[in-house]
Amino acid sequence: MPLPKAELHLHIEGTLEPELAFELAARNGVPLPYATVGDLRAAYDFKDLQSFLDLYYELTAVLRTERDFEDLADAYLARAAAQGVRHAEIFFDPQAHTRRGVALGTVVEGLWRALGRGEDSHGVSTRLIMCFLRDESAESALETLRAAEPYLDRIAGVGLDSAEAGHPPAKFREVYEAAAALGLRRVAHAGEEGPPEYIRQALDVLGVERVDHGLRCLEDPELVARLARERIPLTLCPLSNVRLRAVDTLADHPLPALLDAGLLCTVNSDDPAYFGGYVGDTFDAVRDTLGLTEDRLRELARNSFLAAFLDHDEERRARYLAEVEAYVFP
Ligand SMILES: Nc1ncnc2[nH]cnc12
Ligand SMILES: [Zn+2]
Repeated sequence: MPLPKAELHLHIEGTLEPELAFELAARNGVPLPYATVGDLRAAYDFKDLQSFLDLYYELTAVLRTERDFEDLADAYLARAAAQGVRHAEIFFDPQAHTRRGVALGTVVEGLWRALGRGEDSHGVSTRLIMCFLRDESAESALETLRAAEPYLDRIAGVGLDSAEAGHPPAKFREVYEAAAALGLRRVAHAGEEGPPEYIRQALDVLGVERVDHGLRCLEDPELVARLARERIPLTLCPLSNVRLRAVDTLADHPLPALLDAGLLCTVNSDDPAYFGGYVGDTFDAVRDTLGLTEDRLRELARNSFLAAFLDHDEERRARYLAEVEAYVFP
């Protein structure tokens, strides 16, 4: 039995496995510029965040109907459950779909059909987080938030993702204020490729409760001390950092240093179909390569539930935390 954990940094579009991409392309009559699954996999050789995003957005073309989004989420839940995920807070990118003519309602309803039965079918509780694309305009983000109002009973929070450099969090002050006024939780990618200043802006201008990635905080000792003092969770994604070349190798990943600095670190898969592993694989990789002890692994699992947006159901959080404490490593 795998260690129970929550996954807090997972882009549902990033769970599109090549096999499912081909299946959906055939079902929807969407041409793909790859002859075989093998050819597509061969394209998964990224030099940075942008080179990955180009392929990630290209492949969204196969997602067209509610059923496509349902199948995508269902496949993720099955894989996540098998790796010990008990709770998942799932990002989606509305603008990646609306800008190519797929309605927001199609995306949300489709995902919800799978997530709504996630507990019954897979034993995984879920929350949905809608991300704004930071390389689109602030106006487009605001329009997206307005368009989402009919679906807010299904959306727990907002996030910020896509190409980071040159798109500081402060660009999205207004939409985050509007999201807060609607009672939405707030997170943002910051410090993946962008500087520590972007992490500060995410905290101080956007009011985020968790920082997605946050890796580059290490360049700013004062910021590290603040993150530790304020118990601000970081949703780290070590396999992603290797594949997008934020670190040279997994052995160079600063996860141990961040834990030693007293930060509330969590470990997540980001875009598992592209980066070589789901969250259980990620735990295994950091254990094997970074030499994390059982105590450290248990701490990461505990942190994942502490950092989860489960305030509406503290009983559930307590149950999950008890599972972590009772877990016996094989
Ligand atoms: N790692 C990542 N960083 C920014 N935007 C993303 N969208 C999907 N994965 C992402
Ligand atoms: Zn991400």
